[in-house]
Amino acid sequence: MTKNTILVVDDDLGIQKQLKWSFTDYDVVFADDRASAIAQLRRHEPKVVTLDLGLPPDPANASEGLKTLEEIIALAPRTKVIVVTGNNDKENALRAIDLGAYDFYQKPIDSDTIKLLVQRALNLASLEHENRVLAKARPGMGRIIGNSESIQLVTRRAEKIAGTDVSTLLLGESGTGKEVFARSIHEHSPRKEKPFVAINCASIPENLLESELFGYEKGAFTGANKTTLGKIEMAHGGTLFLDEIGDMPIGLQAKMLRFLQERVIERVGGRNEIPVDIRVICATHRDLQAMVKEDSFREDLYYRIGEIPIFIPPLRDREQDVLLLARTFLNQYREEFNAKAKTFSEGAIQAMMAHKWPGNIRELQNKLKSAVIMAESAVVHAEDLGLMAGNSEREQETLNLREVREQAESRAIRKAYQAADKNMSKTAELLGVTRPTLYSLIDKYQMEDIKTGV
Ligand SMILES: Nc1ncnc2c1ncn2[C@@H]1O[C@H](COP(=O)(O)OP(=O)(O)OP(=O)(O)O)[C@@H](O)[C@H]1O
Repeated sequence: MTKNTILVVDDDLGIQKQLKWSFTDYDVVFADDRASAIAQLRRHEPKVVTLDLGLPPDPANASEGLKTLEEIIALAPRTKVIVVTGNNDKENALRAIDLGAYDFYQKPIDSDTIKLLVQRALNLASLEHENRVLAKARPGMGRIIGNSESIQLVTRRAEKIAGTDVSTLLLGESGTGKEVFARSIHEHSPRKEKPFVAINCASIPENLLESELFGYEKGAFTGANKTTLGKIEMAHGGTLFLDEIGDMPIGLQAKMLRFLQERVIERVGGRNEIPVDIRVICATHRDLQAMVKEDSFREDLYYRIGEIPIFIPPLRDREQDVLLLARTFLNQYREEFNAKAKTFSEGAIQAMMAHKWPGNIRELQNKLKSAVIMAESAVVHAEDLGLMAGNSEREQETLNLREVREQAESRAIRKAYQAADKNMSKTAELLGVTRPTLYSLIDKYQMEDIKTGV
């Protein structure tokens, strides 16, 4: 495997040496002023740069460093730049974040901590890169952000059925992205130039749902002043997305089934059979099989709509997707609200990874939106997100070596646990420790989710 290249911009030879020894896992290239930094950037295109803000000709002042940062961001905006500032120079650190730096680090340099920061930045850079490559390869599915194995499997499944007309049933908890998937399937299908019409069966009163779906003729009922098309007809040629199909009243289920079998509709109060050509995608967070058993959902309709079911995984089962999505939403809301928030503290990242996200992506969006609007500085902390930073989680500024090590340990455990598919023996093996040691570490760091096997 080729090593990642990182660029260290620092005019202190001692520090260059120290970092060279710290970053043995990477190809390290150096620069000692603005011009050489830019030359190295062009030549090596590093994903991560560490940049000392105190550069010649005026090393006591951060201005040359900030200028260098601006040039790097203008030339290669995706580069993750970690700025290194003088002790207690928080003001310039925040200015740098404001200009687009990924993170900051205050001197004196501690090898373990900076290694962690670089590792995290590289990890994020490759997650983002992978996601861009995947999105490019699947134009219609591009709106689905996520690299995790579980979401990729589902995306491939969706992609395969997109070109066909089979009825698809999207299953998954609320906020997992069922509607996003439905739209992506439509956009990836031969029907993409035709309408995509969505209707939520749970949000329309029972007595109105029929005319919403099938339309009505003038005079069909009091108030029916003119003939009106229903959603089914509006979707002609395209795709109809029936969200919360489990909430469709049983009487209407019969009429829906008839339409799906015969592909003709009759408007309410109408006598003519009108042929309609649509593809139907349904979604629900309910357990339709259980509803079939207790007779609240028709079995024949269940089989008709669910020729191919797709289960969208909850966010907590999507590995590091939460970080990728969080970054995307942070950037999006920052622009939308012209806000200050630019990056996450270490504590915020740990807290997001540990949180179970019962409301899934929608919950993540809500938490981020309020954090971005409320944030007073460029760095979003766990508390801004309404999440508690746990005992093993600390905020950015801590340089305490013991805490840094503990944090690295807990992160490695989480990574190994995911890589080992939640198998404890394999996790222990990957980490090079015995099972009892692993259990005691899990206890020490209070990793409840791993303890209970969630
Ligand atoms: N993979 C994704 N990438 C980016 N944004 C996403 C993704 N999946 C979902 N979202 C966003 O998350 C929010 C919830 O998605 P969506 O409405 O599709 O979920 P849902 O499962 O249909 O929810 P519900 O069952 O509550 O209707 C939306 O704002 C959507 O834009």
